[in-house]
Amino acid sequence: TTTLAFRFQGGIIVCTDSRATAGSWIASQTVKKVIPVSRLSRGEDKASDKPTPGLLGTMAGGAADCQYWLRYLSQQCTLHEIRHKRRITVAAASKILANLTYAYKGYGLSMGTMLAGMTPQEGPALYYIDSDGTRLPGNMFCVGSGQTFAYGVLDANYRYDLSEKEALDLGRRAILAAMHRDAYSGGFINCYHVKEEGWVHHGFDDMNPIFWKTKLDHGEFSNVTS
Ligand SMILES: CC1=C(C(=O)N[C@H](C)C(=O)N[C@@H](Cc2c[nH]c3ccccc23)C(=O)N[C@@H](CC2CCCCC2)C(=O)[C@H](C)CO)Cc2ccccc21
Repeated sequence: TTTLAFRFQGGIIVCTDSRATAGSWIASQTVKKVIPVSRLSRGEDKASDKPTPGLLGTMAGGAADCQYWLRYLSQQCTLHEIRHKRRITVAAASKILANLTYAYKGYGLSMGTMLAGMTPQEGPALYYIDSDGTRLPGNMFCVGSGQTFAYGVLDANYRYDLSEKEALDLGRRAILAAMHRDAYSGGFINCYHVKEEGWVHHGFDDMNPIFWKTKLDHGEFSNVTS
């Protein structure tokens, strides 16, 4: 798995791959590793340009652990919104999950997640939470078996003042680098943009056409002979 998220002038970009593995077996190439945390997602979240209010969570590590505990978090966020009549902050949502993983520390959970959202109280907020009980606010995280490949691309090209298009292209290019080199990452590039009004899904695109287009248009991956 490769998941990444970074803050920039236009909000937060969240990108992941879509592969699930079982040892060296590829269990799936079409997994959704980004899920809306508040407001349990109802039906298909087709790529659209209308923002959906709420937070996004990313998943890396044990599939069952991630899917179960992020669904639990979503239910807790919905309860919070019912009790307090306002959307939960990213700080509070990430604290619910971090307190949970800390309580289970040593039990063998394996999760590396990020929570991304924009609230009036915080502006664009990004947190990393994992099964050790670590909870970190930050501007950029890459999580999963392909994280080091993604960091290489982001660290070399990131600027806070990227335009929305540049930021989306950078997120996709970082995931592409990881999918190319990490055997445990692959499938489709899943890309979201989180802004004031909520998150916008920017596509679930097959990496192959993007790889060859990048090679032809930008002359990259020149070590690969077609
Ligand atoms: C290991 C395993 C199975 C298994 O656990 N598979 C599920 C899909 C799973 O959790 N896979 C993880 C990798 C993994 C397996 N066991 C683990 C124990 C601890 C930590 C990780 C793992 C995965 O794809 N993880 C994805 C993210 C997932 C994908 C599915 C949606 C939720 C997020 C990744 O992190 C990358 C593919 C790198 O592992 C099933 C199976 C059958 C026969 C023999 C072995 C197995």
